[in-house]
Amino acid sequence: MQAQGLPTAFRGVAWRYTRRAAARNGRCPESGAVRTAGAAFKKWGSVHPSQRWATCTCAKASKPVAVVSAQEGPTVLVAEKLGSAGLEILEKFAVADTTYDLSPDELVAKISEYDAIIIRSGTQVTREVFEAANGRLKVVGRAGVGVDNVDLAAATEHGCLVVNAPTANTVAAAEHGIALLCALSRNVAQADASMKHGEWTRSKFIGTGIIGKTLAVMGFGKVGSEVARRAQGLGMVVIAHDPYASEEKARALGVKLVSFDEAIESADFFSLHMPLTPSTKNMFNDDVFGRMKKGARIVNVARGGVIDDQALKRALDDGHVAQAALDVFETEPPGNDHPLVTHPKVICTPHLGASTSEAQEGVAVEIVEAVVAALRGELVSTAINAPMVPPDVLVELQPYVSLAQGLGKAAVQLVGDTGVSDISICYSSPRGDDLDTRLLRAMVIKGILEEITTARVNLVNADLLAQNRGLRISEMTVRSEGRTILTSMSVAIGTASSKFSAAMDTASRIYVEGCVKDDVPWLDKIGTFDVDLAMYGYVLLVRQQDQPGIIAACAKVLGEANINISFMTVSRTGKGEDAIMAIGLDDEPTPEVSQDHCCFWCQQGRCLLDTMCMLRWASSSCDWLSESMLVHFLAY
Ligand SMILES: NC(=O)C1=CN([C@@H]2O[C@H](COP(=O)(O)OP(=O)(O)OC[C@H]3O[C@@H](n4cnc5c(N)ncnc54)[C@H](O)[C@@H]3O)[C@@H](O)[C@H]2O)C=CC1
Ligand SMILES: O=C(O)C(=O)COP(=O)(O)O
Repeated sequence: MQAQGLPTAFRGVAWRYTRRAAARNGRCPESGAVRTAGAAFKKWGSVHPSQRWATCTCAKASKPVAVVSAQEGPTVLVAEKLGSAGLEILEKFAVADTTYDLSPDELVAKISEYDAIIIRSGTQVTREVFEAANGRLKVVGRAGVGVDNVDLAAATEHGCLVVNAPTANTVAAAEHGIALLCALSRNVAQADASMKHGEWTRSKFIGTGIIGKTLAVMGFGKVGSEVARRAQGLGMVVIAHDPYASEEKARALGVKLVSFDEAIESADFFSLHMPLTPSTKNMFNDDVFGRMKKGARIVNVARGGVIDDQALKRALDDGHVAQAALDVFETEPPGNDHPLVTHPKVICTPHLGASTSEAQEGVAVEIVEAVVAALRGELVSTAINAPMVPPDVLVELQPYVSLAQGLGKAAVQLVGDTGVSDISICYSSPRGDDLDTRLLRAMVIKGILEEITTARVNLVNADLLAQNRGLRISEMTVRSEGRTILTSMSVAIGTASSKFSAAMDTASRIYVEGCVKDDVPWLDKIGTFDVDLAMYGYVLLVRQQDQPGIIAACAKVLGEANINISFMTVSRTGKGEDAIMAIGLDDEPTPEVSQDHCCFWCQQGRCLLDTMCMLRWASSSCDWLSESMLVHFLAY
């Protein structure tokens, strides 16, 4: 459809969509003119979505025209300044609102209008924000590394995915650390300030050399190891402390990994690069400063909270610590009268570690790609609060995702009225123990919890919700032969009773087993009975004594209720012995029909009501499969 041929008034979705598409494709919605460099289109991201305008220099578009409504697609609040390369990608996919620097109250008031929010370190995404989102907020994208400004527990409880951009600002942060180290040791900032006050006092700013000095890199991750590399280039002896770092990596970089105590007691300079967590909070305190060599110098480009500010002030005042360089503060901005900002032995920068144009363009693209992928339903490898599944593993596992969820759903629907406790999941895979099961486990839990809780269950919060409900989940992988990554999978639930007695296995657990056939999740076993049915729509399970006439009689009851049978499988332990029927139905029988069933079976001399059970899956598992995954997980 061409934009030119359409009316100028807004008369419906098709029109709005066409105008938006035209505009996004660089065409004027009025004239159809292709946007060229310098054409007078306003950037979509620069105004609130409800007031979005596009103007073209053509006469037809001389008055601004609204082109989108916030309801039409994913809406993303870009809450802090984001590199233009990222914004351009975002605007191709979503309605981006670049209302920067909202106050906490303004953010709480607006957040329910957005599917995602992109932030840097200046926005606090608190529990209150998640609560105010009313379930709409699906993704928080942190354009950078540290997520200490996001309440991760609240995000997880609200089923909101948090993703970050962990790599694009690493070098910038490391370079800033080195810049501060050099500036600190040579009094660059103080000397510059004095000259700007008209002084020329060379003797006041005698520095300290760094060559041959020992630098302790505290936190030997991405930034820490880049700092180590650069410090070695400056002739420093680099040691590192990181309880979780690999010896091999340190050895490869020529860095000695040491204990916390050894680092504290032997270094001349410290460069801090650990995340702020409950265990690193105030890690540098009176005791630690007291154990440092007299005259130690500290650079902090990590997070303000890892240093106890008052303790550092005391150590600087008594001269035990010679100098500090701080890029980060416990509360930002720290305020003009902050005792460390005003301290003569301290140099400060306003959280500039990631602030190079290269890093900002990099994190913008990195985070937008992650947020767009999450909103599109793809799993994101930088997810903070969901199982991180590498893309190649994801592609392999995708066909089994609905199998896992379907088995969870089936098993829990078979539980009687005594509740669920232990859940055992068994995977048969040629990979054996190398199979990455996190995604499949989450999907089993999702399948189970969706049936028994009103909580919104998704990939992000499935484990947490299971834990909160006291479910004990155990997993086992057995090596199998086969060409697919997963040959079969089973879910067993420990419970005192089942609605369908035939669903119990020899260990008195509800047991279901399945596989994937032609991309469709398939149920192979219920209890000890072999079955053969797609996990799709409605299935009536009936237990019976193998005898003539049962199938026809059952079909008659359903036929009289106008319920079409889509398939039927029968499984028996032997001629005339225990048997089960699995009858696929196009519609769900009403409770009255179930009652009729009861009467029917009673008329046959046996009431088998307690051995009948309905299983329900999604209306079409194939549709489900064609949906991209997170969209489904995140669709409340
Ligand atoms: N000032 C700025 O603008 C920037 C600051 N950062 C901050 O720098 C820090 C490091 O970032 P990355 O290197 O990208 O993260 P990373 O996750 O790659 O490295 C952090 C390292 O700290 C280690 N660690 C955890 N607990 C520790 C402890 N108790 N003691 C010692 N080490 C511990 C971890 O094992 C990990 O190796 C983060 O706090 C991040 O927020 C990062 C980029 C820019
Ligand atoms: O990436 C990080 O952890 C940072 O501290 C960078 O923060 P910023 O994005 O510059 O506010």
